[in-house]
Amino acid sequence: MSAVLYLASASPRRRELLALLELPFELVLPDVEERRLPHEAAADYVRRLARDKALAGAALAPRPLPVLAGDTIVVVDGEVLEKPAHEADGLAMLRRLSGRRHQVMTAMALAHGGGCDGVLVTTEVSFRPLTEAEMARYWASGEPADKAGGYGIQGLGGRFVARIDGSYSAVVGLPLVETEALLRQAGVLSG
Ligand SMILES: Cc1cn([C@H]2C[C@H](O)[C@@H](COP(=O)(O)OP(=O)(O)OP(=O)(O)O)O2)c(=O)[nH]c1=O
Repeated sequence: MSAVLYLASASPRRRELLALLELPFELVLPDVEERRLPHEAAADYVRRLARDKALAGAALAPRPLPVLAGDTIVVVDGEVLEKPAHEADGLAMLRRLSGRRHQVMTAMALAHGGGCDGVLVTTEVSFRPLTEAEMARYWASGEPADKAGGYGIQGLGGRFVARIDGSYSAVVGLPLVETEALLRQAGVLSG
């Protein structure tokens, strides 16, 4: 079946989650700089990045189809944690999250018909306390390196999650319920 949508994402998780909505899509891979502006609120930042990715994807798309993109950040005490830059950064993030509650914000944006619609989903996640040895072993697994907040709930990091209040798929990178609604509103999905 020919594609009805582009996904502007290099994330294998977003690809797998979008496939669950059972509509044919193709990938575009825009290069968008991810840098928070001074005093930019976390929610504004994650929304802006999703929108920038969708619009940059639309500029690259070979056909005039809607373009979906997303961005995920972790927020603890109002501080934004993105992907860890190196081991010390990753371990510092895990220490911040240990035994605490944090928010995972995932914004999705859909560029279509010359405009861009979006949705922001915030999920509360609580970690049990982690030992230094556990954090070091977890970093060594390689899993944290490409993930916001330095963990993956869908992998070994799931062992740290004592409680989640909200959307599991949003934490992994693409909120299924809200993305389906966004696609339906835009007429990309029907029935
Ligand atoms: C918190 C958390 C994040 N993540 C991932 C989702 C995202 O892929 C990543 C956050 O980085 P993003 O910058 O949102 O996305 P990305 O660079 O991986 O992909 P793209 O911009 O091309 O779409 O962290 C998990 O896989 N599991 C988790 O539990």
